[in-house]
Amino acid sequence: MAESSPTLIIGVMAVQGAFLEHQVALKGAAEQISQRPKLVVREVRHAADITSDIQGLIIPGGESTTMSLFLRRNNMEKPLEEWIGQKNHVTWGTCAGMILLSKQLEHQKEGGQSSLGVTDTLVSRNYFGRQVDSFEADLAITNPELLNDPHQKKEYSRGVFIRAPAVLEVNDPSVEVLAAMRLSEKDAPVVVAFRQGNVLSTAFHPELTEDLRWHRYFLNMVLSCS
Ligand SMILES: NC(=O)CC[C@H](N)C(=O)O
Repeated sequence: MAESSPTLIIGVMAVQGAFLEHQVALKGAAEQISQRPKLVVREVRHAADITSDIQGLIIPGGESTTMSLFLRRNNMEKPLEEWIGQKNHVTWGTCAGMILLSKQLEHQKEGGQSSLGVTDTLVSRNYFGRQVDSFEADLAITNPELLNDPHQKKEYSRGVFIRAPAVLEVNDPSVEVLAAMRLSEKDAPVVVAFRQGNVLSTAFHPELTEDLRWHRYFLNMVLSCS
C-alpha cells in the first residue's frame, strides 16, 4: 500500500501584510511536492495560537515597527522566540519578517522596534527605499535545490521588493546566502535571501509572484525537519 501523505501544520502570522497571499501560495506549493503533504494552515494572532504542533511558521511582510509593537503588547515575543528555538520548527520571514528575525538592525524606528534576535545578520530596514520604494528584479539562483526545482526551471527568480530590507552583514558561517543583488553597478552586492539552520529569510515577496519555488523550498525544509 502506498505510504499515506504527511500532514504539515503551518502557521502564518496574520497581524498585517500579505498573509492571505502566503496561504494561497502554500496550498499551490504543497500540491506540487512529490509527497503531496496534507496542508493545515493556521492563522497566528495571539500568544495562545503559538502551539508546538505547528511545524512551520511564516512571518510575512508588512511594517516591522507595527508588528514588533503588536508582538510586545500581546506578549507574543517570548512564546515566539521559544517556538522558533525548537529544532523541529522551521521559520520563514519575508521582508518585515526578515527584519523581525535579525539579531542586528539598522535604520529601525527609534524606540519602537525590537527584534526576535534569531539570525546572525545585520539587516538594514528600507535599504532600497532611498532609491525607489518598490521595484522588481531578477535574482540569480545558485542553490541546487532551488535551481533544480522540477516546477520552475528558470535560473532567475522574480523578486518583488516593497520598501525592502537587505542584509549588510552575515556574522556566522552557518548562514547560507541564497540570493544577492546590487542596487547599481557601483554598489556592492547585498544579500536578499538566506537560510540559517531552520530559518529562511527573504527581503522580497515570493507570495506576490507565480514562482512558488520559495514556498516549496520552505515546505521541504519543514518536511525534512519533522
Ligand atoms: N514590505 C515590507 O514588509 C516592508 C518592510 C518595511 N519597510 C518595514 O520596515 O517593516
